[in-house]
Parts: sequence; structure tokens; C-alpha cells
Amino acid sequence: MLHRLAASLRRPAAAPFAATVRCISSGSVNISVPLNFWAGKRWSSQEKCNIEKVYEPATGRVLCHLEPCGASEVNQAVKAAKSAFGHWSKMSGMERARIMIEAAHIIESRREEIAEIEVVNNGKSITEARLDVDSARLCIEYFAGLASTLAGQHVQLPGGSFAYTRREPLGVCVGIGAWNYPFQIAAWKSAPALACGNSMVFKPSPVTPVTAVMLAEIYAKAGAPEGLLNVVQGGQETGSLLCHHPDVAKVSFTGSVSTGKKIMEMASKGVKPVTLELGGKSPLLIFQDSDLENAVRGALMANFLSQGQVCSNGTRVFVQKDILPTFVEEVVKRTCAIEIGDPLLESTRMGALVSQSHLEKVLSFVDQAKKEGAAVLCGGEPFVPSDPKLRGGYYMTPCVLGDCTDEMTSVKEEIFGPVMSVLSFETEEEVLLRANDTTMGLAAGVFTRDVKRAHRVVEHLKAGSCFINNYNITPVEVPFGGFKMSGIGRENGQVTVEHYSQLKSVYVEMGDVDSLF
Ligand SMILES: NC(=O)c1ccc[n+]([C@@H]2O[C@H](COP(=O)([O-])OP(=O)(O)OC[C@H]3O[C@@H](n4cnc5c(N)ncnc54)[C@H](O)[C@@H]3O)[C@@H](O)[C@H]2O)c1
Ligand SMILES: C[N+](C)(C)CCCC=O
Repeated sequence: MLHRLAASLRRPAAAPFAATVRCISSGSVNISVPLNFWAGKRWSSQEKCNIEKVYEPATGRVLCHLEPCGASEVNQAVKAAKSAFGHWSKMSGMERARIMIEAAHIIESRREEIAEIEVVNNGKSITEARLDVDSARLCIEYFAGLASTLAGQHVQLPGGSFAYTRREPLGVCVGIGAWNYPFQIAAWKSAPALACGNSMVFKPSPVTPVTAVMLAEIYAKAGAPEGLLNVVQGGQETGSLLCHHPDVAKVSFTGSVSTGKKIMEMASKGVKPVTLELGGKSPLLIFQDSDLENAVRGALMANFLSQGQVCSNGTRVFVQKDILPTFVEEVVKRTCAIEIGDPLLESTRMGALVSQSHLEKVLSFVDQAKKEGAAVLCGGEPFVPSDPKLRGGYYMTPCVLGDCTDEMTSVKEEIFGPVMSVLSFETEEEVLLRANDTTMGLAAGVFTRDVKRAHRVVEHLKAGSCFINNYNITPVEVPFGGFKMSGIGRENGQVTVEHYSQLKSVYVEMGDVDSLF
């Protein structure tokens, strides 16, 4: 049976839910349900001003309207989160884990529905959207597992006195998300926050407002106290209200470097800790002794997931001179074979970019690359699918740029689209200097069969996530985050507990007070 939310979407009669039967098709969905959620219910915005259209990238149709939340709504959401914090923070880790595991079960049972709605709002292929939903579920399961392990230390002091530490939650945390992984980002932020005993108010990107609220409903259905995860819609004004709110204890942000700087500045007014997951311009180093088949696969995974709209993408592909022609030939051949089109079709490997303006921005990077002397080896053009209903969608052909040099704009700036820049190198020493010559440091990769070289290179790469003989895998057990301007803090892995909790030291005197007065 279709779930309540899916049933609330206006669309033609749909087939009963089944993993292989499409419940919806591109161009058939209109969303009219409210997209805010606090105190256990969906809410429309009261202010009804600055309403924005939200588009379906696959077709260019209007999918729904975004009603940004103003101060009174942000206050209501924070108040709900504060109230939930009172209950949730007093529950044991085991009790919290039980509810989170139930939420993970619900996500599993609604996997297809969530993935489909993600596709309709974001434009990525259904194959990728399913993996994003899985990553969200796994993250919730992982942090549910950690919830009961949160513990302090016992420290012996002279004379039988002692101290102990308590790991305590921070309070109401704010999550602010980007549009490229809407459901996954909401889970990667809420799961560690909730496991540590916090509550959260999450603001999705105004471009992709639809699926975060599904996650909030799922936690509520799983038995979370009302107000545990709340969703407010809006853009920078709503985000700014959240960051400045006096009852907010922490801000966890995913987005661009320029917005990240503003978030940090706003949070600093209240001396609030931040987690910043920002942009990247990551290098991928392919040595001549690589397994070429795997290196080619790795380069494609490093550039074309989610239409290239991935923070960790290895967009500067440095290839050792002797294998450059063979590598380029193979990469271009496979890039040309990528099936572009309706993101809800099983055969599609590349869907639509997120918006018309973003598509234009990415295409202008390709034009700029040509002007600066790069060779377009394939792609880089607008793509119009043959299906008439997709003609207004935001598609382009994936692009490989050759003859690139380190000074080119396409090599220096984050494009955030399906554009791979290939560069040639001769020595390990040289490529390390060039790879690290960036203000960002989110990820990096190396392909080589030489195990000593692999670890030596990784030791010198200035990046938070380094991949040896693979790229863009993010198991939730492993911390993810950036060096340099790519961010502060980590998501996933045990260390994230430290970013969503604080330590209290308790001194216990077993003797008399030794007073100096
Ligand atoms: N490191 C990571 O994990 C990661 C993951 C995904 C995306 N990203 C980065 O995100 C960028 C693309 O996403 P985007 O275009 O949505 O980023 P963005 O910075 O434009 O927006 C991100 C979020 O910040 C909000 N926002 C914007 N201005 C704000 C303000 N002044 N105060 C408070 N909130 C504000 C937006 O409404 C949105 O929700 C890329 O640079 C990409 O690399 C990083
Ligand atoms: C799961 N990926 C593909 C590594 C994406 C991580 C989040 C960055 O945009």
C-alpha cells in the first residue's frame, strides 16, 4: 500500500507499491501538502510572503511552492525542539536507540517512495537516490548503535577523592542543508545529534524542500517525542534566524564555502560550535602502474555521480604522462556511453542538473575552459531528451576536458557539474605539489599498484578523505569532512559524537576542604 505521504501527493492513480513498479512518473507529481514540520505536525507558513516556485529538474515543471518561514515560525520550531529536548535528553541511550532503529526500519520499508520523491525534486537517477536513502538509513542505524555507548571517565584523585566526566548533549541543534543530497544530509545531521540526546531544527535548501520533512515524520512515527526533529523551509533569511536564535546551541551546515563563512560568523555571536561541510576541488592522482580499468572506473565515479554535483568529486584528474592517451581514450569512450534522460527510468545513469540557473553556470564553465585553451574531448553541451515531457528539463552531456593546465578556471574553481578536467604529470613530487595547490581539501584519491607509494602519497595529500584505488565511497562508520576551507568538524564515524556533545567534569571530595583562608 502507498504510504500516507505518497497518498497526499496529487497525481494520477498509481500502481500499488512494489520495488520494481514505478509509483510515479516524471511530470506527474504536484505537491500541495505543507512542507514545514514542528511539534509533530506539518504546517503551512503563516506569512505567505516571498513564496518561491520549486521545480522538477527532469521536466522543468513547477513541483510545489516554497513558503519561507519567518521569525514567529522559527520560534515555534525552536520552542518545539526545546520541549522535546527536555524528554529526549533524559532518556537512556538504549531508549533513544530503540526509536532510532524503528525509524531506520520505516525508512527501509519506504525506500522506494522516498527515493522517487528525491528524484522528482532533485533530478538524480533513481539508482543513485536509492543508495542515498540507504546511506541515510545506515547512518541512523550506526548512531543508534553508538547511543548506548556514550560514557564518561572515572579519574582517581589523592585521598580517595575522585572525578568523573559526563558526556552531555548540547541542546537544540540546527541543521542547514544543501540541495545535492537532501534526504541523506538531513539524516547525516540528525542521526548523530539525536543519538547524543539533542533535538534538531533542520532547514533544507529552498531548491529541494520535499524529503527532509518525510524524515521528520518518520522519526515521529517511530515514537520520538513531539518536536525532536523539526523542519522549517526557507532560504538565507530563515537560515540566519536559526543561526542567531538564542535557544540554539549548535549549527551544522552543509553548503558552499561562502555561505559557510557567514554561518561561522553568525554562530560566533553566540559562541556556538559549528560543523561545516563545504566545497571541494579535489585531486585524483593516477600513476602509470595503476590497474587502468579500475582507474577509469574510479575517475568516472569521482566525477559523474549526481550529475557531478558532489562536494567530494575528484575533478582534477592528474594522469601520469605515459598512460595519458590510453586513459583519455577509455574515459571519453565510457563518458559518451553514459545514458542521460528520465531519472526515474532504471536504465538512466545521468539525470537532470538541479536547476536551469545551475545548468547555465556549469555550461559557462565549459565555455570559459574552451576560451582558456582546454580541449573539449566530449560533452559539455545542453542535452534535449527525445521524450517530449522532458524537453524543459535541465540536462547536459557529461564533459571531459583535455589539455588542461593548473591556472585554468575549470581547474581552480568548483564547477559542481559533470565536468572532468584531465591534467598530465611526470613525477610524484611534482603532482603532490600541484594536487595540494588549492585552498580546499575535502577529498583526494590515488590509483597505483605500489602499496608504498599509495601510503606515502596519502600522507602528503592535504585532504580530509583520501581514497586509495577507489573514489567517492562514504561508509557511515568512517568520518567525513574537510581540511583547509573545505570545512570544520566531521560527519559520520565515532568522532562525530564529540561534535554533538559536551563533557562535564565532576570533582568529588572524600575528605575535608583544605582551605587557605
Ligand atoms: N562537504 C560536504 O559534505 C558537502 C555536501 C554537499 C554540498 N556541499 C557544497 O554545497 C555547495 C552547493 O550547495 P548549495 O548551493 O545548496 O550551497 P549554499 O551555500 O548556497 O546553500 C546551502 C544552504 O545554506 C542556506 N543559506 C544560504 N545563505 C545563508 C545564510 N546567509 N544564512 C543561513 N543559511 C543560508 C541555503 O538556503 C541552503 O539551505 C557546494 O559548494 C558543495 O560543494 C558540501
Ligand atoms: C556519498 N557521496 C557521493 C560521497 C556524497 C557525499 C556528500 C557530498 O556531497
